[in-house]
Amino acid sequence: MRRKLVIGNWKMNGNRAANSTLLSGILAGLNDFGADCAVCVPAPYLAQCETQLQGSAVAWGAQDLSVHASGAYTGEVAAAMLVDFGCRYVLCGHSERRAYHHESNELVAQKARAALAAGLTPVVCVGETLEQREAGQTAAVIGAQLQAVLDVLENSELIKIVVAYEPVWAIGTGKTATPQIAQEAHALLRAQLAARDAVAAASMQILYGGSMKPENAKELMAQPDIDGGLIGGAALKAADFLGIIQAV
Ligand SMILES: O=C[C@H](O)COP(=O)(O)O
Repeated sequence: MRRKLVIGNWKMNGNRAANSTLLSGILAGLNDFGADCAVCVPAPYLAQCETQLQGSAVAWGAQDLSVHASGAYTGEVAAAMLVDFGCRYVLCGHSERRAYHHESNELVAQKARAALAAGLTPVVCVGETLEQREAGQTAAVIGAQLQAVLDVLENSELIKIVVAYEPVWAIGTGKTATPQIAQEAHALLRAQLAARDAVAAASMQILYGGSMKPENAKELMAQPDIDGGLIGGAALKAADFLGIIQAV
């Protein structure tokens, strides 16, 4: 049976004081709910996570990384630097990176590669826009996004990635995908992973993201191919984040 994973993506939110309160709240309320949990925070706060979360059940990670190992790439953060601060996870190809920073499927694939090479777990994000869904392109869009990453992975690396399905129309909109819609997309993604390696696909985590909150988490996570959540807004309040983990 696959273990559930709940990752909070803080996006560009937080400050030292608020983060400290949030992390303490999560640590105080965390019980053995049967799920793994992590927070992906803005890069300047990775040191704070390392200090506050070290030795706890909460892992931490970043929201993006460079494809380069080091050098003259002003403003970029290398995978090795994330490892230096104890990161386990890094988001690759979040829809906000794809939309606002024009990250292509190929670039996202290179980022996943760079993460794996450094020993990080890339959380590869895929998802269609509302226009694409309405045009009947969901399967083709998320299939191409995932395939670009699969194309650059060695067979043995498949098992080392996490996939997150985040329909763009559900992100930060309060409009959650119905459990059926989400399950349908997750099943497609798992079938695509299985076409590469059925054994690996059966044990890989596919997370759902898009307005997940304590009230809808249980039903979403009860779907056979939904193995957890990538949480935005609801990850900024300890009670909500814990409520989602508890729903597992
Ligand atoms: O990475 C998280 C997703 O973008 C979901 O964000 P949201 O929970 O605020 O809709």
